[in-house]
Amino acid sequence: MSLKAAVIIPAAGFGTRMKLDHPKQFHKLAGAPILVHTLRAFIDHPAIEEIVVVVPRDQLAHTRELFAQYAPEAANKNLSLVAGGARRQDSVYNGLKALSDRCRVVLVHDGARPLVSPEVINRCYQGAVEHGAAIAAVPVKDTLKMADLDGFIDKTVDRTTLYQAQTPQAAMKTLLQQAYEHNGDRDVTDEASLLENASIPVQLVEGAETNFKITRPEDLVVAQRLLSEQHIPVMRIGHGYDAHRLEENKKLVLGGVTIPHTHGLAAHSDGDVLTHALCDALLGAVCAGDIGGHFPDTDNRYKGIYSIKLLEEVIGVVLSRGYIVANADITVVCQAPKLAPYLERMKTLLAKTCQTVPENLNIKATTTEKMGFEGKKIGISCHAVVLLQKDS
Ligand SMILES: Nc1ccn([C@@H]2O[C@H](COP(=O)(O)OP(=O)(O)OP(=O)(O)O)[C@@H](O)[C@H]2O)c(=O)n1
Ligand SMILES: C[C@](O)(CO)[C@H](O)COP(=O)(O)O
Repeated sequence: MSLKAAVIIPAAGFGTRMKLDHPKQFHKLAGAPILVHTLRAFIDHPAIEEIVVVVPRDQLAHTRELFAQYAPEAANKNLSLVAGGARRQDSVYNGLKALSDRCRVVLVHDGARPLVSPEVINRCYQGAVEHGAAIAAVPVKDTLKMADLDGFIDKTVDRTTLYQAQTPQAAMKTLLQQAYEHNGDRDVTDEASLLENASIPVQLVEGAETNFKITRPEDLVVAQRLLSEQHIPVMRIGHGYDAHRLEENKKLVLGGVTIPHTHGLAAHSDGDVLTHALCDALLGAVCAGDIGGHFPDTDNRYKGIYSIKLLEEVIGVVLSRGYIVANADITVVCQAPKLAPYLERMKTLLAKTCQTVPENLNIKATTTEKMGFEGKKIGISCHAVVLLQKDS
């Protein structure tokens, strides 16, 4: 049976046991924040139609930026971000209230468990569809001791019926809502406890040892290794080159920024060689031809066009193929004017257009010591190299 399923990802905790200076779910491991790895596991899952991520209120804008940068494919899923509460159960409740009416099955999965596999997600989803509620769990594997307050063993506990609860914890939405109402304000640490308190049966399904919750500093080491093995990115490189002739009494635009000068660049568009070289490098990296092919100079729609608009379309092609910009290195060859005062503004604008952060872009300017057409101020040229990446 296929029912509409949603996942709530609580990620509004402080991570006090992790002892970092920021919440652990935003800590970067294997090239992306932990929360992004967790999100990707659900974006990629065919049963999940809706995703609600719960983060601290003061991290909402930052999280939106992170998702745009590291998981642009999330835009194609029904994704919303909501503010969390004081306890995990409050955060999950805020997520529950944000779900659409279409959702019938809810999975709740800790933002701090990035190593969840599709098989574990499937088992929880199927368990909830068949039995009303199901959670991932693993049998306790060590001998269990009960100790007195002085740290001496009181007795050995029979572990044959003992399990460690993991997430996802899945339930029919109506049952989880009912369990919340029944529970009132009592403290619980997971959804299964809520359901148990309301006498709603919960099936245990097989979790995985690798589906651990990143909780203490030592967990980061293991998670880093496992995530790196799982996410060997596919990298693609592209190179772009462009050159335009300088003409008197024209506006000079480079990297989308207007630069005061006696001359500007002659072209069908605004003549922004820097943005054109970047566009060509991006198109080259995904084997999608060049800007001449995409925006022919015989087409009047592109007459005098601000080239940042072209870059917006080009980056759309790149993102639609699942790639993001890992980094770009751009060299403008220009005798005059001096470009140094404008490079930061160019970087900020280009990074925003490329849906990445300025730290991933490097723009440098060089003269040619008065040699060649650039040195003689006949024209300006630009080289760009980009590296794109996507998860394998
Ligand atoms: N008020 C809270 C507390 C926790 N969580 C989330 O619930 C998951 C499991 O909680 P835990 O790992 O215990 O996270 P923290 O509360 O952040 O850690 P600690 O207990 O060490 O502070 C995490 O993804 C965490 O961000 C939440 O959404 N809202
Ligand atoms: C939901 C949970 O991850 C199941 O193991 C856990 O209960 C939440 O974490 P906490 O550290 O116990 O609050």
